[in-house]
Amino acid sequence: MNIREITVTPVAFRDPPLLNAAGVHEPWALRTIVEVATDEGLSGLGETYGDLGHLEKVRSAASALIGLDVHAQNEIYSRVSALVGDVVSDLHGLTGAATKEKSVDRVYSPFEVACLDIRGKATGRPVSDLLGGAVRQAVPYSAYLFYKWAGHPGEPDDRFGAALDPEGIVAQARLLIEEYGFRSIKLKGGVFEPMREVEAIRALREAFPDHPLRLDPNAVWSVETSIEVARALDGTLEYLEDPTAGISGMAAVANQAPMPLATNMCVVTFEHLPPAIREGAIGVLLSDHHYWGGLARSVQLARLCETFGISLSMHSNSHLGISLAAMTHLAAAVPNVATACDTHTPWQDGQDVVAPGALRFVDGAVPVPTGPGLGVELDRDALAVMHEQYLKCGLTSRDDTGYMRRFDPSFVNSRPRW
Ligand SMILES: O=C([O-])C(=O)C[C@H](O)[C@@H](O)C(=O)[O-]
Repeated sequence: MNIREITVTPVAFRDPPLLNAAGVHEPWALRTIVEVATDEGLSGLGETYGDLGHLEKVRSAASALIGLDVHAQNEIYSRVSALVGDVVSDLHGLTGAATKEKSVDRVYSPFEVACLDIRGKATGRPVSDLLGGAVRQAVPYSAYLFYKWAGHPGEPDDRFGAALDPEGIVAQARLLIEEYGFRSIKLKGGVFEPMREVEAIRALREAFPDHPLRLDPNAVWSVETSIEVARALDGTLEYLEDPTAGISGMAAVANQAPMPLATNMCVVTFEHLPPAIREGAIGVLLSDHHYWGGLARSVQLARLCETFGISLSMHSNSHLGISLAAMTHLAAAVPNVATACDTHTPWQDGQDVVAPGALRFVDGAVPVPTGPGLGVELDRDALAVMHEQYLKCGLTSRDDTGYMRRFDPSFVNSRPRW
């Protein structure tokens, strides 16, 4: 079954004023939707980042894949690699911090997901079956809390309002837990002075005594500050995520911290595993198929993590339903995803390119779709609206961050901030 046509559509959707170490989300989050059509009339969906540099690479890779068999994943990977190279480089776009990425893995991923969607449709099996079979019927996600401004000046506020202190953070958690049933909580930190964020975690612990808690400052703390925070939160956190930058920095913190450290920033390609394991830098790896080279490679990653005693969970960025479906199939098929995964879905506020109904949250978990492929269908009207938003949102080559947001580049050059 050969690839006849690939359509690559950039989209923009509203992103609320969530704060992170790099600045603030809003007004738009950008994504790229990939549709692969075959000569036998089946088509499949993939989703990836929307920053301009990436979009151009995805477009050029798409044209090089026409005519290939959807089962020929090795050949598809080689073609992408020949085009975009195997470079591991710094990526500043998502958090402002220097996260590494491997270009071929990042570009290959949406094509691999779309081909798996097609192969699932062709065989009448869900993608989780193609990855080894679901070991769970539903995938738990965590309530992803953000410090947040009130709505954009001149626009109506969303139902969450502002969250700039422990009370606001607890109120936000209550709303998310009431609506989605989440049983774990993650707070995006790195925004305020670290002890102020410790206070927010303590307030969450008091309000939700049974929910595992995580804190993620996106590597803006020094080693010393990280150890101080880790000690202050002894007994309170399930894990501390990316407190400081780099494998050696993380190892220095891990050596003193009473809880495991997690990362989606310093171990982001297979080449990073040996030094991280040698130095004992991490206890939890937050995988992400968007930059680990797709779903099958993420299953390989899970095996390696199991071998070396590293737990697995999953990272997310602002994403839509195609990615949520892919993440859910992957987490369903990986036995050692031990804790609830991250998702930005609640912050989409219902905006999506997939038809409603296929994915829902029940008690904080998404039931794994059981139909053929990913189990989601494109809503073409919604896709057209979001593409129009992309064309009008004013993106220029200077805004190559994947978010249309107030972004302070000086943060990038002034790490650690505390
Ligand atoms: O470190 C992380 O969890 C992320 O990179 C997730 C997002 O980019 C998060 O920082 C955000 O949405 O602002």
